[in-house]
Amino acid sequence: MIKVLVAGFMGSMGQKTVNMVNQNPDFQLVAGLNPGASEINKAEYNLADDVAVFDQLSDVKTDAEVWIDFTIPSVAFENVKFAIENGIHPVVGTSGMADDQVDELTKLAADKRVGGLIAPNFGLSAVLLMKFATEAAKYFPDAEVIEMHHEDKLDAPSGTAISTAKMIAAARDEPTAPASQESVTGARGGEVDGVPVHSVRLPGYVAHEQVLFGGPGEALTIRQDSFDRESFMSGVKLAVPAAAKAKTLIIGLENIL
Ligand SMILES: NC(=O)C1=CN([C@@H]2O[C@H](COP(=O)(O)OP(=O)(O)OC[C@H]3O[C@@H](n4cnc5c(N)ncnc54)[C@H](OP(=O)(O)O)[C@@H]3O)[C@@H](O)[C@H]2O)C=CC1
Ligand SMILES: O=C(O)C1=N[C@H](C(=O)O)C[C@H](O)C1
Repeated sequence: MIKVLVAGFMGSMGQKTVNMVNQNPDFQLVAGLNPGASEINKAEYNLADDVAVFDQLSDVKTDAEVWIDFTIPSVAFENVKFAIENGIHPVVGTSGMADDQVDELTKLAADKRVGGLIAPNFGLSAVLLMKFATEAAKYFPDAEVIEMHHEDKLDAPSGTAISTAKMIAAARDEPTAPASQESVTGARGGEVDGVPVHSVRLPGYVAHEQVLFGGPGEALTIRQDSFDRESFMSGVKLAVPAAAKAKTLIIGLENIL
């Protein structure tokens, strides 16, 4: 039985995670962290009476072994640092952490021998999209990423789009330099390692990504769609036992599949 804390348990992903943990006989939900947690009726958030809830990081006292984090970009680093320093193995879905923060956490995890997993995307379709895009980039160096998300998403571009662009950049030869100039700022999107990335935020969308490759007289488009946040839960379920025994910080779900 692996004891689990869910940070951000009152949010969309947090609630999916609470339900996944409750339904899994190998996991036990022992704690939750979210601003306002002490004011809630626990049953409304699918928590048993004995689950400890905390409003802020400095209040957390727990015997949890795994810390699942689906919070907001500005707090994820401090949360994960706290978890590792307290011997709790992190499973991190929260996007928006900077590269130097991930590097610092990787070093801390190795020093403390408290490993875990950070995954830009826990959905199988997105993991496969990144794999296929990396392969295609060897043959089609000219590529652009378009990601589409719900209107409440705080960060842009998405963590998945950043990872996809980095993987494409690492796998490809020199791309063709595009000739176009922007007459409207932002028209060509942002750039991650030289790969243009475009972020769409619209009601009705959940989480979607397309990679467009162009070559002489032909094009290849790879697309994935998460229509429901349930699509991330099989990845989180796999990550919990993997994180619990990890001695280093693993980046990317593909490295435990
Ligand atoms: N890796 C993956 O596969 C996926 C990653 N994500 C990422 O997960 C994150 C959460 O997404 P989502 O659930 O949709 O967002 P939500 O806004 O629905 O949930 C975020 C939750 O975190 C809470 N929160 C804010 N500050 C803190 C804090 N200091 N400590 C603990 N909890 C806090 C929020 O509370 P309040 O509302 O009171 O601020 C809210 O309940 C995002 O970064 C998103 O990009 C999402 C889907 C899949
Ligand atoms: O905010 C979301 O919803 C998602 N965030 C992650 C990201 O930034 O890539 C994963 C997925 O796209 C859903």
